[in-house]
Amino acid sequence: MKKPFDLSLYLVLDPDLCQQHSMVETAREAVAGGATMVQVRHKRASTTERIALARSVKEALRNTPALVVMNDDIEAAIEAGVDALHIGQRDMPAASARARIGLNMLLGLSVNSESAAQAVDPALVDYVGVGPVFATPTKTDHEQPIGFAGLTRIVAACPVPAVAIGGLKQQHVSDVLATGASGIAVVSAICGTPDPQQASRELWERILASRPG
Ligand SMILES: Cc1ncc(COP(=O)(O)OP(=O)(O)O)c(N)n1
Ligand SMILES: Cc1nc(C(=O)O)sc1CCOP(=O)(O)O
Ligand SMILES: [Mg+2]
Repeated sequence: MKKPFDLSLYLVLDPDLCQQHSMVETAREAVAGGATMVQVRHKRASTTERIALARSVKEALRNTPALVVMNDDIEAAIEAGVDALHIGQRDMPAASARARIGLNMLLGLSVNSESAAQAVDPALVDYVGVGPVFATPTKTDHEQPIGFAGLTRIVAACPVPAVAIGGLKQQHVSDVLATGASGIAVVSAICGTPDPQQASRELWERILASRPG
């Protein structure tokens, strides 16, 4: 069975930023502060290394509701038994990914335009990552930034829930949620900060304060 998922505060791990606090420690602290999803994203690692890392993150988050996502690497996702796989438009077709991961793993897809959003098949894809909202040094090969106006249009065109990503910090939380996005995905707003739990908690508090009711 696919797990229910909550995109509210989606942490994407970065090995370069997580040097003082390791990726596993950052994941643990961020979830203690409110993070709901944690993506293992390590571009330079081998599949074997990604499997080991994902297993360690899973173990660290075992008694929490947070879900573990593997970026790009379908073999590692399957072998580590993570909750979700995240792919980009150029990684592989969503239909191929779904055929490999089966029906019990969630599938996330990156989207940067209204046409890509309209092309999302909700029978294959569970959520989209929409961005970059702003230019960011964390991903040097990112697409053209979309801003909040672009985010609003793309989210409206998506048939599945969306999480915004790219250059997002605490002060952007209310604007992000006002676009209709279900959550905010961050790397450097948590990874590499002196206190990842505190950084996560401050984001989480802004999410709660931005929600109606
Ligand atoms: C939540 C989320 N959204 C977007 C991305 C970017 O994925 P992709 O376009 O495949 O780029 P890389 O991350 O693989 O460099 C993401 N990873 N997570
Ligand atoms: C992993 C990733 N994907 C992006 C996209 O636009 O698809 S932007 C990005 C990096 C986001 O890092 P930060 O929160 O430090 O800006
Ligand atoms: Mg990718």
